[in-house]
Amino acid sequence: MAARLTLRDVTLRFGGITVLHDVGFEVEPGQIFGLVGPNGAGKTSLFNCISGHYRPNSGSITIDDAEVAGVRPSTLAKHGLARTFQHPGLQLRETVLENVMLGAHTRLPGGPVEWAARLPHTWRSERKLRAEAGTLLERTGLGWAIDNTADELSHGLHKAVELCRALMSKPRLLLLDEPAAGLPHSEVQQFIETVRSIRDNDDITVVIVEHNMGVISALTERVVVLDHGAKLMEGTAAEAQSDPRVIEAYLGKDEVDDAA
Ligand SMILES: Nc1ncnc2c1ncn2[C@@H]1O[C@H](COP(=O)(O)OP(=O)(O)OP(=O)(O)O)[C@@H](O)[C@H]1O
Repeated sequence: MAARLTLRDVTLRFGGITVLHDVGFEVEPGQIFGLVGPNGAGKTSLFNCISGHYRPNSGSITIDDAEVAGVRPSTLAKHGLARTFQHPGLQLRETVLENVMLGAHTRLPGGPVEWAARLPHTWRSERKLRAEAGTLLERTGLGWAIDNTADELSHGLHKAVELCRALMSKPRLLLLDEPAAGLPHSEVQQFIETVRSIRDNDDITVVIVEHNMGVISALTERVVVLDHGAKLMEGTAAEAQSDPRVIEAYLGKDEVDDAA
C-alpha cells in the first residue's frame, strides 16, 4: 500500500549553519509530490533527512505511523522507502540486469549460508526476481539494454536504470532527486511517461526534486517550494509558478523590481 509521508518542524544544522528551518508538509498516499526551489534551498538535504542519510537536529518524519527521523537507510528500506540520487552510482562493469537486481537484495530470502549452498529456494527466487527485473526494464523502454554493461549507456539511461533498481525493492515511497537533470528532451518525455505508468500501475507515493518546471507541472499534484532552507509556499505547480514570492526567490528581488 502506498505510504503517507509526514514532516513536522524538520531542522538541520551543519555546525553554525542552519540548512533547514522547521520544514513541514504531508504527502498523501499515491500522490506525486514536488519539492522545488532555487539552488542551495535545501532540497537534497531534506531528501537526505527523509532517506536516513542525514539525521535532523529536531523535528519529526513519519512514514505512515512510524517515526523514521535518524533511522538508517538500510532500515528504511523495510519501511518501503527507495530513492535515486542526483548522480546514479551504477556498477559500470556489470550488466544493466545485474545493476537492477541489486535493488532486490531486501527481497531475497535466506542468509549467506543458504546462498553459498545454492539451496533450491534461493535460486528459484533469484530466477523469479531476474524475470521481474527484465519485465521492469522492458516497461521502461530498456529491454534492448538488458545484457549491455552499464558503461555502454548514456548518462540519461543510467538514470533510467537507477530508477528500475529503486523499483526492484517494491517501494511504497519513492524519492527521485533531479531525475530529469541532463536528459535530452526525448528522454525527458520518456521519463514523464515512465513515472505516470508507475503511478497508475504500482501502489506508490512519489516525491520528486526537480528544477525542470515542465516535468514538475506534468507530473505533480502538489508542490512545496523551499527557499534558504524554509518552506516558502505549498500548492499546485501552477500556483507556485505564479506566486510572487516564488518568482522573487528564483530571480532575486532586484531583478523583480527592475522588471516592474
Ligand atoms: N554536508 C554538508 N555540510 C555543510 N553544508 C552542507 C552540506 N550539505 C549541504 N550543505 C549546504 O546546505 C545548503 C543546502 O544544500 P542542498 O544541496 O540541500 O540544496 P539544494 O536545494 O538541493 O540545491 P541544488 O538545487 O543546487 O542541488 C547549501 O548551502 C549547502 O552548501
